[in-house]
Amino acid sequence: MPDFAVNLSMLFTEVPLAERFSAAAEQGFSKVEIQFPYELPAAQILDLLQHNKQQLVLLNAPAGDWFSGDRGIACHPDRVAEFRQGVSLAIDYAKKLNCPNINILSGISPANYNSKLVRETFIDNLKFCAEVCANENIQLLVEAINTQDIPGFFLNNSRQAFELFQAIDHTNIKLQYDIYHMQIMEGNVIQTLRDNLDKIGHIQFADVPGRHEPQTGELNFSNIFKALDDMGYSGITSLEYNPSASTAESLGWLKQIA
Ligand SMILES: O=C(O)C(=O)[C@H](O)CO
Ligand SMILES: [Mg+2]
Repeated sequence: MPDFAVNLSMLFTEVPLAERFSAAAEQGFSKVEIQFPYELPAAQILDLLQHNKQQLVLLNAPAGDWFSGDRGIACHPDRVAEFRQGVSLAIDYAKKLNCPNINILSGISPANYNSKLVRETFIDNLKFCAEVCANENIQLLVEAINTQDIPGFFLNNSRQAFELFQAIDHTNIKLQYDIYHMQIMEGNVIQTLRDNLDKIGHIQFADVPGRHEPQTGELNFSNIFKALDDMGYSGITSLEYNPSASTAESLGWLKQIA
């Protein structure tokens, strides 16, 4: 059975972020991830983690101004300084919270720049991040996201990520393989995981369509989880879905397969 974590930005949203740690602990989760933890001071999150005997396993670097439409800025040629400042904040949180992974969102390709410059900016930023994270013993991750939910998102499939890894040529970068996004963009989930396990550092999941819990859509999660065990995946597999009912009700599948 995978080593499960739960994403506190998408599950347990019935209560404010500070209350989701204990809500997750009550459901048996000892590992949590937060997309953007910055609304709470790191010291408060540390208290919550310690109080609930939990480990924070993943956070995202700041992704620009989400409410104005940014979905990451790592590929934006005119925002390199802002991006790198955000990475410093992410590292500060990760160190204070003993979080082993930082995820980067490429962002939407900016329309006013040529595609070569956008790609080069992303590569340069990821080289920089891979190195500064390596210096702190933090694994750098980058996530591919489907272009139905975020039209124009620059990094949107696993093959593109693996090509970028060759250009980046650094040992400290891996793909955050989100089964939901990759089922939409390319399918072939189990075979892709099996063929590229050495390049995958973290897995997230939701069913398709709808981005709800397992057993609401087309994916066979029992088979996917068994395949992950069989191929020897030893990383974390995280629930990152919108519960179709309450979060507690949405966990029925987990009790069935655990
Ligand atoms: O949307 C996703 O799948 C993510 O994991 C990102 O963290 C979005 O913030
Ligand atoms: Mg994800």
